[in-house]
Amino acid sequence: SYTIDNQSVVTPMLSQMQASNIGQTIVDLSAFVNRYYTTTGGVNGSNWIKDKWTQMASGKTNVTVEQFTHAGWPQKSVIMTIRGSDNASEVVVLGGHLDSINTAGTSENTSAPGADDDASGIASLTEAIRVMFANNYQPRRTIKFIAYAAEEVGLKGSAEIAKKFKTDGVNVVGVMQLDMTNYKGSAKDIYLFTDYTNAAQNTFVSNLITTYQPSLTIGSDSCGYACSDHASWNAQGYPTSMPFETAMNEDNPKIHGPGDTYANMGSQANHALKFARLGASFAVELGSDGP
Ligand SMILES: N[C@H](Cc1ccc(I)cc1)C(=O)NO
Ligand SMILES: [Zn+2]
Ligand SMILES: [Zn+2]
Repeated sequence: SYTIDNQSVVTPMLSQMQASNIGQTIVDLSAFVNRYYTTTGGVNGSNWIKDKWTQMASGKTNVTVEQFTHAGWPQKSVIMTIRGSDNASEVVVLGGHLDSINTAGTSENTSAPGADDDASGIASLTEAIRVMFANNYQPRRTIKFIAYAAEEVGLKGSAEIAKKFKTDGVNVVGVMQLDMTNYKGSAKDIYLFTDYTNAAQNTFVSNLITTYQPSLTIGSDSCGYACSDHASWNAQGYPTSMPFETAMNEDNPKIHGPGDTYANMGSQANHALKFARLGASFAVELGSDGP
């Protein structure tokens, strides 16, 4: 159910979240020359996230971090699983993609920093993970954080993962995608996309924002095509939401090229912090529901 009733857990977490932490992760991830799905940088970027999330999980007996090996290319996806206590069969998924692309042609040494697209989403998720662990949060449902490989080349990583979850009969109760969270290009703060998503869950997400971040303004828009990994989950019949950084026609003009850098976003992560907080509230409110 989409009841919002965990304020005592969520509110302290949100106040502990810091834009500076998000910014550091964006800097670290966008330092690889590129994270294209077939290059050394692409493989190293995946390993960097796996190592970071593994370090963050150290000492947590209910947490595992694994890499998902894809059939047709070398870049692996990264999956962190926080096992639920008494409702572990129901799964909440939050994701972003770890790959980047330079549409002028991505080879070993082509620059594709992907700071906004999508280091910002990975960084937002990572800050949510940090505060959930710092507060020793134990969900009743299982929560999975996923950094997808090969999104830019046709949502390939998430398509393979979502299909496997469906084949294995995993009961995913909700999916949130964070793809581009740090470029404030529009008047409103968070735009909820209506296509390839679930309307009821989008209402819940909107209520999360008004409850936990009441000063933020909410917009609505549509991509018009399968514009990120939420579409892979939607295709398998799972409920998804895609909170996006801008309105459709005002998206970051620097993406998919050498100019998608942290510096070109003002070397600050204040916009991404809103999405990190939304991710944490989504994870805790859905993750705390019993059977
Ligand atoms: N196409 C998406 C980004 C994207 C998503 C929505 C809109 I509107 C504009 C741009 C992408 O490149 N994801 O990696
Ligand atoms: Zn993206
Ligand atoms: Zn992209």
